Amino acid sequence: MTAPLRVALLGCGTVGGAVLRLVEEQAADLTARVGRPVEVAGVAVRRPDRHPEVPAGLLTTDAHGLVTRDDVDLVVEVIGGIEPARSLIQAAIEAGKSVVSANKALLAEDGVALHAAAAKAGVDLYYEASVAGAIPLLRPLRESLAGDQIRRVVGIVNGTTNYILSRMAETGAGFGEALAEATDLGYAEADPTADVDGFDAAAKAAILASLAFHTAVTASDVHREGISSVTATDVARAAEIGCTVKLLAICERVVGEDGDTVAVRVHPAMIPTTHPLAAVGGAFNAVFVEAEAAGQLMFYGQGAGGEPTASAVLGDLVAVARNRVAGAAGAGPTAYADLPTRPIAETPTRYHVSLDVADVPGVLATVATEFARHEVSIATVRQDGHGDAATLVIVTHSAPDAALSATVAALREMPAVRAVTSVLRVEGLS
Ligand SMILES: NC(=O)C1=CN([C@@H]2O[C@H](COP(=O)(O)OP(=O)(O)OC[C@H]3O[C@@H](n4cnc5c(N)ncnc54)[C@H](O)[C@@H]3O)[C@@H](O)[C@H]2O)C=CC1
Ligand SMILES: N[C@@H](CC=O)C(=O)O
Ligand code: NA
Repeated sequence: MTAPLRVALLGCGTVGGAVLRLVEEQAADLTARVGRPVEVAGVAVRRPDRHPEVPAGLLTTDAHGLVTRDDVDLVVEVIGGIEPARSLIQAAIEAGKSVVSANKALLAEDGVALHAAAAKAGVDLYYEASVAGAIPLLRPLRESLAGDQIRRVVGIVNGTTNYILSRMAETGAGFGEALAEATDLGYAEADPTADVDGFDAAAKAAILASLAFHTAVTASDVHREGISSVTATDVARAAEIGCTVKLLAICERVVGEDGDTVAVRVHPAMIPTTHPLAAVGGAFNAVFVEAEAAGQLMFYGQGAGGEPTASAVLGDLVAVARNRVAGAAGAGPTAYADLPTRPIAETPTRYHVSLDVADVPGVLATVATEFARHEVSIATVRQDGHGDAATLVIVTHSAPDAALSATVAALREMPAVRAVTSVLRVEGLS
């Protein structure tokens, strides 16, 4: 019998538990697909007493000892967070083990250094599960589209916030209630503010932009806004104009006379209910990729949850195991384009602004003048109500984000404006 490839599993939570189960259940198929048996050599956890489902002989609290063991060939990191995940992956790579990770926070911060270490050691570093869960997306970008020029990657990449926004829009559920459900279902990060405040989506956007545009983008290069300030009023206002609210990740390669730049942003936006992303509900994710030769591609599927994420981990595990059997390592991503980041202030977007105003003669003209003063063109204006209860709903044309945010700041100071009740970007309107 051929000697097995032995796997160290780091972390046994939502994803790790599903990985362990699937590796055991699919042992025969994995052996046939890889060409050698794949078996778990050990499972590193913090509290062994909390894992009665794992054979006691596999459990250890010494994760570093496990990844550097001579009888370990491959390491699966599903602990999450920066440390100790980073040190453990570095130690594994230096010890000659190929690594599979689901850790977007770490890859978005330290991907370049980790890839350099993997290339130096001649091992693989794969992380399909880190972006859009089960959806095959990173390897298509890294491999299938390696001969094309990608211009834009846009999508919904956080299951938790999509679940919350879907529940708010469809059932009128409260924010807290929907978040608790997403956490119970295993979608949320250990600290769900990573989801709600857009950190998780920003990390994923950085990984997508890096692979799509062959440049190093870290999470700190991404303009990030979460959904904690999205109110029931925003959701209702969106519905009034035939839109729904989604947290979008938008990665663009911008062609400029002085050279190309990348613009990467994560923020909630109103999109028309006819837009394909509007139909993406619950913890599902969907990502559009626009490439010069390929045109538009859409990737859709389960973006979070133990089993869907474990599917992507196992796909990577088979890939790195096959490479190991072949005595090779796959080519890592390139960052040769070395593109600067365009700040959000210069990025053109559209805004939807809702104002409570005093319904007196001239108020509309005063408000319109403020938009004109900042060179922001108005696409539509609607007035609802009269007297003290008057509301103005304005949708702008595209303008640099700095001009739009300066306009809103000025509106907040105007005596005729009692309150700015809703400000959201709008995407996908013609
Ligand atoms: N849950 C999901 O839907 C998805 C999760 N991911 C990523 O997968 C990774 C794991 O996520 P989950 O399984 O959801 O988290 P989790 O919190 O359910 O599991 C993490 C496990 O790691 C353990 N752990 C923490 N520090 C450790 C240490 N020093 N040594 C050993 N074990 C340690 C924790 O006790 C916990 O059991 C994260 O990077 C997450 O971002 C990626 C895609 C989807
Ligand atoms: N917390 C993440 C899990 C998957 O990446 C999400 O909700 O999308
Ligand atoms: Na994926």
